[in-house]
Amino acid sequence: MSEKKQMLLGLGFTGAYGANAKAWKSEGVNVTTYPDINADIRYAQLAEKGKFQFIFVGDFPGAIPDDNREVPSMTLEPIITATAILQQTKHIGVASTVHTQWNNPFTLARQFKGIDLMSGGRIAWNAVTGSSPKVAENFGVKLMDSRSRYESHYEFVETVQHLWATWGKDALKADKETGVFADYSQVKPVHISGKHIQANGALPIPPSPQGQPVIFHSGGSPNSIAFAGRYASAMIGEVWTIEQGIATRNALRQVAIDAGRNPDEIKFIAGLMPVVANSKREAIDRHASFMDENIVQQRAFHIGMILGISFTPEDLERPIAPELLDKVKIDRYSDPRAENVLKVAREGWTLRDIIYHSVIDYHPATLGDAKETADYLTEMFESGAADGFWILPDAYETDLKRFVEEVVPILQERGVFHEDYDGETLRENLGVPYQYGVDKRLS
Ligand SMILES: Cc1cc2nc3c(=O)[nH]c(=O)nc-3n(C[C@H](O)[C@H](O)[C@H](O)COP(=O)(O)O)c2cc1C
Repeated sequence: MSEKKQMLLGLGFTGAYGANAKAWKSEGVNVTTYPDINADIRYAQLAEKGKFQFIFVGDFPGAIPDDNREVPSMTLEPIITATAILQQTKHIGVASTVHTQWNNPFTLARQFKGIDLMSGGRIAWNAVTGSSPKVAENFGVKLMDSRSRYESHYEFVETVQHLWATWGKDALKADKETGVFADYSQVKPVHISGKHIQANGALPIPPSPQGQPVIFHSGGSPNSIAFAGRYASAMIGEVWTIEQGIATRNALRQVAIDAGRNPDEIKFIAGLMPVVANSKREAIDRHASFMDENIVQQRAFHIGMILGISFTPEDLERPIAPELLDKVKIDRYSDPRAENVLKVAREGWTLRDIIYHSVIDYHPATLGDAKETADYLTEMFESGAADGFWILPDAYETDLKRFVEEVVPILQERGVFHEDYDGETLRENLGVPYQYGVDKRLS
């Protein structure tokens, strides 16, 4: 194990064929794999080959795209996906999203604890409230206001953690000689009577090798940071600059300190959409093949808004005049992507190519050879802007392979990413402590 601090890597499972909604049309992708769990297993095994610590399975259940050229996002179902993957892998962990607003703590606690045992301690629960009114409708409920959402979220998560520890650490005896199967005096039912959550009962499942599942959270709002810094071991986020990453990570760490935790117990995971090719031009052209003309138009308009420039259709095919760029003012109220838009524009690309750089997207993108992506990750990590990254390849079949085969070895060579898994459990591989039950420091 290296003494040097090393980054974590996770694979974002946010689409059936890749992070890009157009991945299904891409060359090298077998279009018949929707919705085939064996394809997910294959991608997970590839990420494991690349020594990724985890897979993040996002979820907006039931959301249907507006555009009939797009595949519904997300996997079959996060718990089913995790179970199938963990049965067919040995080291990688899976962080699956389940919302607290319309699910039941007992069912969730039971499912995740069961998977944790089954996998030898490799599951995490990505605990989010659920913030989409459309998703709420699928469950026949109305979205709560933000304050109630988080109030009930805290109660839900604490109830789950209590349930995870109702079966005492040494309760299981299974002793044929004494005839004692279990010491039921060590099984302590929970009695929770919260404002939103009530629970009376016990979950008779012993600890897994990591004690209990890891808690993740995905988000970036002040509410998200306040929750994750207190309860989570990792926060899946989105940041566009080193400064934004440092500020988010520090805020998260400060919440952890205020709660009496060691700040190293919470890992900030930033997103990246890497496009690895033999050259920058090739990467730009590849990424462009995933972008319809209507997206190009929308993004041209968006870039115009950010820079305060109004573009004509002809402007798409020429660079933005340097005198116009010199007049652009960026301040703390600007879109966080503004700095990168300006940086790429100053390199002299046409407006179309600026758009193909994905300067306006869900996450930053790196386009070029493997070193370009490795440099970005190394710089972000070494500046303290993230503890790790969740990687969003356009198409899993092709782009993930290049990342694993070309970027990972560079990071390992530099000593900023591990050569192999250090531990057996997800907690060990994330570098967060064993936990069983609620964290005593938080009560
Ligand atoms: C990077 C990132 C990933 C997210 N993933 C999910 C997800 O998979 N499912 C979901 O329902 N919400 C997801 N969210 C939404 C957040 O959990 C959160 O609800 C949202 O950012 C709104 O903030 P609020 O809850 O404070 O209103 C994600 C947010 C971010 C920034």
